[in-house]
Amino acid sequence: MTKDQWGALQGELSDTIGENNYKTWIEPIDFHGMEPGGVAVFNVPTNFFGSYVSQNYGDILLAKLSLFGNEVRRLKFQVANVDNRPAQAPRPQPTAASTPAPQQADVLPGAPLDGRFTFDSFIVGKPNELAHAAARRVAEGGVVTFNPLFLYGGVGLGKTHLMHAIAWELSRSRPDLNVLYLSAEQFMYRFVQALRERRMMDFKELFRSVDVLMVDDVQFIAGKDSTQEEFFHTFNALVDQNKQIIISADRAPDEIKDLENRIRSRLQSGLVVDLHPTDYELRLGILQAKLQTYREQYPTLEIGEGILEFLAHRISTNVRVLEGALTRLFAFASLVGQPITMELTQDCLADVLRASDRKISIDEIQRRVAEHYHIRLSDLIGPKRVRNFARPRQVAMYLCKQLTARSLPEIGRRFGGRDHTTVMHGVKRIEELRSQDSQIADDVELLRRSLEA
Ligand SMILES: Nc1ncnc2c1ncn2[C@@H]1O[C@H](COP(=O)(O)OP(=O)(O)OP(=O)(O)O)[C@@H](O)[C@H]1O
Repeated sequence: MTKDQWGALQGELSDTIGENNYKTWIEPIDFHGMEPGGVAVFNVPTNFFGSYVSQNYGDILLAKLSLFGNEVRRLKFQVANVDNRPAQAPRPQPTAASTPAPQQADVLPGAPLDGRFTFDSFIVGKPNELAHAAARRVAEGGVVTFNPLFLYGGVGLGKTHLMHAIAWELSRSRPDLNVLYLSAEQFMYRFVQALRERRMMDFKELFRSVDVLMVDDVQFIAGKDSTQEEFFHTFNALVDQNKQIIISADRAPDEIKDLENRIRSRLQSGLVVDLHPTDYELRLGILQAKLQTYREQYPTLEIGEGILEFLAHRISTNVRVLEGALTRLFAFASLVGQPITMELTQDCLADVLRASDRKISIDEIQRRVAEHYHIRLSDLIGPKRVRNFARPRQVAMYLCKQLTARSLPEIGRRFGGRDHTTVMHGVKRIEELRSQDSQIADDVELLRRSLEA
């Protein structure tokens, strides 16, 4: 590609991404030239600027550049000489004061990284300490000791946060590494696009040239055969080269349905760590950290004693909901110009608090199921395998899986220390029976309704 071609392309980019984005992000960058291996080099005002353009517009740029043939395979952003910089480089959004400016000069286009999701802002507690320690280890970028790192846990428990934190940390400390973060959905999208455009070689080369690959929400590729196939090959090629892979999912590898066995076993072959549901201390820690940032944003706003503790007690669904509640509370209090009292909190967050009230616990499910089948709770949980106890036990396990965010191992623990495979078997059995046995189907439905009421 030549400078003239780049000039011609700029007008088109403005149409594609909108004039404002174009003026802010594309106009200030300068095509520097080509490097061997199909690398198009651009001068950018700052490292962060390059990273932002790469993460947000890299795909579009590559697609447009491919109009000039297969010559451009990768993008490289380098900080221009001071003389070349525009007088005022725009600040990328979103950023946080503590966001480390990534130093990477050679970045592969992936999904945008959230500037707030760093290790600094990640609060560590019992439920996530192992996942955090593993993420930290990987972020050191040293010798690959476990591959892949598989992080899993329920909604909003910090999987994406940890992955972004690894990416930020690596881009700061190991700018020589090519780090690629994307969701499994984006992986599929790119794969399909490459197929359509007959650019599979480029696709393969791109993915095989990364040093660290992070794929978020891998459960998405379950049931999508050709994407799984390609993912498997990418995975193997990188592992063979001893390149680090980090995967996240909303459940453990053996709980992801419609995943090929060879992929499942590959995913299990490294370190599998579970982000447990939050406990009170972790929730309080997260709220206290958030409060610090709100104090800066709303310096005059007062918050009453015990409010954070109240929220940490009452909102135990997930961290996203917890953060959202605090955000709403501060916004509301500042709008009405009142201090945050208990009364205002209950008023402002009535819906969130009500929703949390309805949270169903394993204890409650066990109690209701035992009542329903007229058996003792100790028999429901205990070791006896007679049918009269085993079937209700399976129903209870099934309901725990459906109605709570608990993982299979945890459910197993709460049923007299049973193994998670026993729980999985029980859940499957009830799933099957529901379509064959109307009595079971009715029981399950009745119990579900009464628990959710
Ligand atoms: N330990 C933590 N410390 C600080 N913030 C946290 C922590 N855990 C989660 N969060 C925050 O909670 C929100 C949700 O986290 P995140 O998006 O990482 O969840 P997730 O596990 O990827 O969920 P999903 O399955 O919905 O994608 C984010 O704003 C994140 O910063």
